[in-house]
Amino acid sequence: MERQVQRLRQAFRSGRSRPLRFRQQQLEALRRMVQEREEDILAAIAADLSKSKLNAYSHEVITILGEIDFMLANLPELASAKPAKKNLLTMLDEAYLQPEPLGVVLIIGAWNYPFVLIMQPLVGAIAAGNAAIVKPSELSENTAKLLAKLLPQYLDQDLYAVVNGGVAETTELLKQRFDHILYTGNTAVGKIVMEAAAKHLTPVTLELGGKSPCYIDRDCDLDVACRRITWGKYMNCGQTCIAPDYVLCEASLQDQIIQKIKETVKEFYGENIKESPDYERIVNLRHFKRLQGLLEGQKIAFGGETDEVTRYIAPTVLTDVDPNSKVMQEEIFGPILPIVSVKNVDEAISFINDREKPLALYVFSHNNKLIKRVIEETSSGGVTGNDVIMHFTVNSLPFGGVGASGMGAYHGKYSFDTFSHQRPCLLKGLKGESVNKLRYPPNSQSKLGWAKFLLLKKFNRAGLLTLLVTCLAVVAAVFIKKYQALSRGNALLASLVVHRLRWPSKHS
Ligand SMILES: NC(=O)c1ccc[n+]([C@@H]2O[C@H](COP(=O)([O-])OP(=O)(O)OC[C@H]3O[C@@H](n4cnc5c(N)ncnc54)[C@H](O)[C@@H]3O)[C@@H](O)[C@H]2O)c1
Ligand SMILES: CC(C)=CCC/C(C)=C/CC/C(C)=C/C=O
Repeated sequence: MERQVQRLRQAFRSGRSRPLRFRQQQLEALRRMVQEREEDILAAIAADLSKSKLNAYSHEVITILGEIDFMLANLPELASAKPAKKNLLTMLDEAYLQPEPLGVVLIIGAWNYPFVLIMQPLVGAIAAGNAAIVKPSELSENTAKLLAKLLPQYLDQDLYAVVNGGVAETTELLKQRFDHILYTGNTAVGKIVMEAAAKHLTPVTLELGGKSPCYIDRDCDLDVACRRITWGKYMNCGQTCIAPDYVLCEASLQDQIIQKIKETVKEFYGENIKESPDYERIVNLRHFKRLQGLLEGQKIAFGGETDEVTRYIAPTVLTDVDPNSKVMQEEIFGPILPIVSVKNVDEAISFINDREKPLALYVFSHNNKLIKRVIEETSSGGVTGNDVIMHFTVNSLPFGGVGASGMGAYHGKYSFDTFSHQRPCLLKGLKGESVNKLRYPPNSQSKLGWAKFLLLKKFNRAGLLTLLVTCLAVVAAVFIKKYQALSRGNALLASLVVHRLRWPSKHS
């Protein structure tokens, strides 16, 4: 493992990953991989998650093709130096922010969207000019194996590598020194990753989970709300980090909501859900049993059927759920939707704020003021009003958690930024020492006055005239520099003339 990281570091140090053209070539190669090996990719995802190829394409492949296209279209702008505002002391100099790659980064993915959760961060890491090791989840082994086979065929092998394995391999990997780690998965392992990273002072992006609440207001189109919630809750069999975890609503709405979700389930998946190509299965027996345990003692409004052999759990709604019950204590991550009744929006807000900050928050209402109020008075990684999941698809919005749901964010420009250091650069000339004398010892009241003026723009009435002359001199200097009629030295001479004007001894 150590040698592998060393190999990547050496390749990174050669500078090969930095030129824009190289990054573009790698991203184009990645796009070619997705297009040429589409069938293999869909088959691997389908096998890992009992998913139809159509769903594998729309849940995962589309996102990656969109992300690559975005990066290719925007890379020159993202990677360019951005001019920075200057102060009076540096106005003749060059100040800018230069994005630079961080070095060798580690990307650890989770099993529930096994292709997206490795590839989307990888696109950002390559775009930003880094070398990268990716570690797919061992629970989605078909996708993991395929990535290990395909990525080296398309990408520079000295700069990008795949490490496969479970806890032992990841533990070993985490002992190495990286320049950034982006981890996706559960909170407990997130802490392990952060602890390991701390040993090397490695910054981390943690894409974790949590219980994402969904408040349905009385003033709402319940048909639309329930259709959208049904889609987001039961997609990937509820195994989506930003799935609505539970519904909060007034007790009087409960029966209607149950009825409408039930009808939508039938509309989406037919009479025999087990036969539907659009309904997935629970990833493994451990999670299947965990979910069965969450059903115990609950009032099942509909659904609740399970089949251990195929790890099938029907789309399920629970009613009158006690907020202290197990199903309300942990992220559900399965097709079970508890409805918890609250008196009103105030109680919903308190309910949300009494718990850890979730990864997503959903509010359904005709009343925009109410939506804005819920946003204002709560906190979450992201929000979608009057829909679920969809903020994930907008790549101009950063995607990430806050508090217990994670730290840092990515997607689009934010991926590029996550894997970059915005390096502040100030380039000065070697002339102008007489002005610089202002900051060199020995200090004096007069020098302090100048420093206050130049850096804080503070002056008193007595100094007004001097300042006026200074401004004129500065404008003249800028003018002179811009049109290059005189040399930089001459421009500074103008400042020097002003500096020789007498400055009052006390300044406010
Ligand atoms: N925020 C997001 O973008 C996002 C996306 C998907 C999933 N999630 C969250 O992830 C959770 C589900 O994922 P999971 O954790 O079950 O996935 P997982 O079991 O696939 O684990 C995630 C990664 O951590 C590694 N890992 C596991 N144990 C480890 C250990 N002891 N030390 C080091 N590495 C270890 C695994 O090998 C894997 O690569 C849910 O909470 C979900 O909400 C978040
Ligand atoms: C709107 C469409 C067609 C797809 C959305 C894809 C989707 C649900 C992606 C979720 C990816 C993600 C970060 C999951 C977390 O577990």
